[in-house]
Amino acid sequence: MCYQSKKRNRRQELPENTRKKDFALKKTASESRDKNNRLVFFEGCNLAFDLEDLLSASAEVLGKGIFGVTYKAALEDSTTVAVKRLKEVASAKREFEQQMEVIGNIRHEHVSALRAYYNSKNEKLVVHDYYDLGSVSDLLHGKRGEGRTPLDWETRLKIAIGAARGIAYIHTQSNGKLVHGNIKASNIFLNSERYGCISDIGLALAMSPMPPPILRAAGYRAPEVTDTRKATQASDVYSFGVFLLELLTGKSPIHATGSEEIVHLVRWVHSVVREEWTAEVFDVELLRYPNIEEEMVEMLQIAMSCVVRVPEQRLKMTDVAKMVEENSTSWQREAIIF
Ligand SMILES: Nc1ncnc2c1ncn2[C@@H]1O[C@H](COP(=O)(O)OP(=O)(O)OP(=O)(O)O)[C@@H](O)[C@H]1O
Repeated sequence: MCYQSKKRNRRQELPENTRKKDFALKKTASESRDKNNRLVFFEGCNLAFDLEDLLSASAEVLGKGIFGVTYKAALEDSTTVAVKRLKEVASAKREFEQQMEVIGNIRHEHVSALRAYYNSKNEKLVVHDYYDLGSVSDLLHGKRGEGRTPLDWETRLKIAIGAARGIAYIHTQSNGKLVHGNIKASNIFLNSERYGCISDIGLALAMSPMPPPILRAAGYRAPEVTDTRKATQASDVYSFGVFLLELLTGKSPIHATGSEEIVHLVRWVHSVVREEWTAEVFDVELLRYPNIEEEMVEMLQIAMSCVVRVPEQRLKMTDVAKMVEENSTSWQREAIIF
């Protein structure tokens, strides 16, 4: 861990149009006064800015989540990062910092690296790399209709493989006790090889409980989890199963039908496939690709084994990751043959 990486030539002049300052991340008076609070960077991260730079960067809101607001911050040295400003952290200062240390030291190709964090009484920030393709949620649900680039089967498989590997890896950390706690499509990105990459590890466990489940998150949450801080590895498996169903069906975990009825994806899939495995469940965008039905049905079965009601009956994430990979070899074989 290093407290501050050395600065590059960050004071260079920028063209007028890139210097727009929304100051969305502007510091509070107490942050200015408190000289002891510094951004904590993690080993191997070559970012070169300090808190002052970050808080005065040109920032744009990417979205508001359960635990705070995430900004895209463009620094003067042209580095772009994603900064999440956390609200209502429940853990004590030391506990929060210990959690950040565990997460910040994880380096895995399918886990988005936590680059830095900031922790003062009034302000808690976490800094990640910025993914300019957006999240898997954006890729799946954004810009439907005309002009949309469909998310092909190979990309969906690579997303599923990467996400499964990332979660399985997380579950081996902290003596096999680390839990993600908030697996969902908006927390999964594409790494440089276009495989899935998991972000926002462990935040749910550090935050205040969210008693009335917010619809967006509720669709991923295992039925036994009533308090976000009590998520387990088994509940992560459930959430991953919901995410797989989302990749297969193209539907959000909770969505409204034409008649405005709210539909829970797991229940919907159960009701459609109750009689027999039917092509009706799959995303229409996938129906154009030849010879993938068997793989899709197999993937659907893996997903259904992840979302069983009883946590003890769910698969372990390492087994899920193996199954997803074994079921995804056809395009890899084809890529080698042709
Ligand atoms: N590193 C990043 N790069 C690009 N976009 C990001 C990054 N981190 C988050 N986002 C996007 O910013 C938006 C807000 O993210 P945020 O994590 O705050 O909320 P969420 O994912 O919707 O919900 P939750 O609070 O449960 O994680 C989402 O659309 C998310 O995909």
